[in-house]
Amino acid sequence: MAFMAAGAAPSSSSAASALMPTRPETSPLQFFHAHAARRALFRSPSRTRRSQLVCSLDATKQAVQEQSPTVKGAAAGRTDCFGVFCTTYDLREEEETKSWKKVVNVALSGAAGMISNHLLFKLASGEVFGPDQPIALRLLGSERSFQALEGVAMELEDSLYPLLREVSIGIDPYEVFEDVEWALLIGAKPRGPGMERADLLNINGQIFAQQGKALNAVASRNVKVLVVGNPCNTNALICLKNAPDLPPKNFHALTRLDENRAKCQLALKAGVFYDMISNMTIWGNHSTTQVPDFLNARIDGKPARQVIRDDKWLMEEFTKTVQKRGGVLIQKWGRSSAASTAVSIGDAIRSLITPTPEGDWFSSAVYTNGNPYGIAEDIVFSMPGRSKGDGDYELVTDVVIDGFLWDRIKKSEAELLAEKRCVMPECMQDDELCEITEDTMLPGEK
Ligand SMILES: NC(=O)C1=CN([C@@H]2O[C@H](COP(=O)(O)OP(=O)(O)OC[C@H]3O[C@@H](n4cnc5c(N)ncnc54)[C@H](OP(=O)(O)O)[C@@H]3O)[C@@H](O)[C@H]2O)C=CC1
Ligand SMILES: O=C([O-])CC(=O)C(=O)O
Repeated sequence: MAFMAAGAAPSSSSAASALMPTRPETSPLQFFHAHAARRALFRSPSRTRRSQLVCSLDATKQAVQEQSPTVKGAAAGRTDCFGVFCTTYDLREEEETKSWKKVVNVALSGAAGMISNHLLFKLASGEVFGPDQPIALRLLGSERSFQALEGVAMELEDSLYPLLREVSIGIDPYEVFEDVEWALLIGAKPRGPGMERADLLNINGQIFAQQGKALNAVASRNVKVLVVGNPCNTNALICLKNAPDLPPKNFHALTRLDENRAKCQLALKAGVFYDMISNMTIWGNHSTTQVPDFLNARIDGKPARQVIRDDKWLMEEFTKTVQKRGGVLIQKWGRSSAASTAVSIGDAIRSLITPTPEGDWFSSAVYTNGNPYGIAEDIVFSMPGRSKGDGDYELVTDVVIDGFLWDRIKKSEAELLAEKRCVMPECMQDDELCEITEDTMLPGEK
């Protein structure tokens, strides 16, 4: 494994070129930035060292691949790479001596955004994938964010994380997603003033369709995809529909933040620390129709209702507080949850790569085909799952669903079916229109 580096600014092609639904014949640019080399260079004297240039535009990468691994780059007088970005080395020997796992390739879109700014440092530190798991980070941005991406990469470099073996930045998902084992799709257009919900769905639909196609073409065949950018359930559905060669089961939309918020509210009400709360399910859409399930939740191993003994609070206040937590936070902070979202992304990943504690489960919005609950097929719906720690999961069957819970589940299901009708008109029957009800809100919207 070698590090490759580059550093030219993007040229004039429009931002739209990064969002094209089909693969451009030549990618507008292709940058790979190397990180972590400096510290590594001084750790193992026996390591093979190489210094090499991989600067900027398309042809360069190919040219570099054809070059022998001897000193080039800075030594060759190029100015479009700098410092550690121009250095590369072979870490195989070091990996062997440290008994580290094989490097995991993780891509993030919206990598210059607020959530990523928290998440990247958790990933690089080993907090998410573990202290023996070296990581390569592939950052997807756009022409609009390219300079900011360089800044992010520089901060990662300056953090001297031993596990961070490679950082690359780019604006072409076909490049950035190549061989990735995890794709964290965070970037999405936020709703602007006066923008209809259906317009938002449409714009983001195009982004996630393109990214689905790119994943389908170049990602690892067992890539796990976690969609965070809103409206995340429907974006995940669009993404998986555009990736027919990948297992639909591997696509998730993030509802772990909602799960964490629900656990926090139950802990506060019960007067216990939140590690006492388990079996917390969020059903449905990551929107204000989501259903935080107090019927199956447990507090110190006992049913939450038995401990809290206040059904009115559970049915009304608890449910609303969780559904609208994101909006209240925006009112206070002036921006949406970023740090806690990043934490919850880490939690969601860890839930898939470590065995679920006996008897417990976690929530994730996943493809509904074959679900045991009777929820409509062919949507992405938050449900409870368990994992053996191998990246896969099974939906849990030992849940109780009463009339109250079922009614609410159906409401969230109806909302997701309506979203689907808007973004996939081919799924519409003659009498079905793309109509988004006023209930269809993101948690952060008023
Ligand atoms: N599921 C969940 O629990 C939660 C989801 N979210 C969602 O996560 C997403 C990211 O949030 P956050 O990081 O705070 O947002 P930021 O605004 O900080 O970053 C969003 C990124 O999205 C990218 N983007 C992609 N397409 C567009 C576009 N057409 N217009 C503008 N920006 C675009 C931008 O990067 P670039 O230019 O590089 O493409 C930008 O950096 C949002 O959709 C938010 O609603 C937030 C909290 C919780
Ligand atoms: O609406 C938003 O962008 C924020 C969001 O999803 C949340 O806080 O749950």
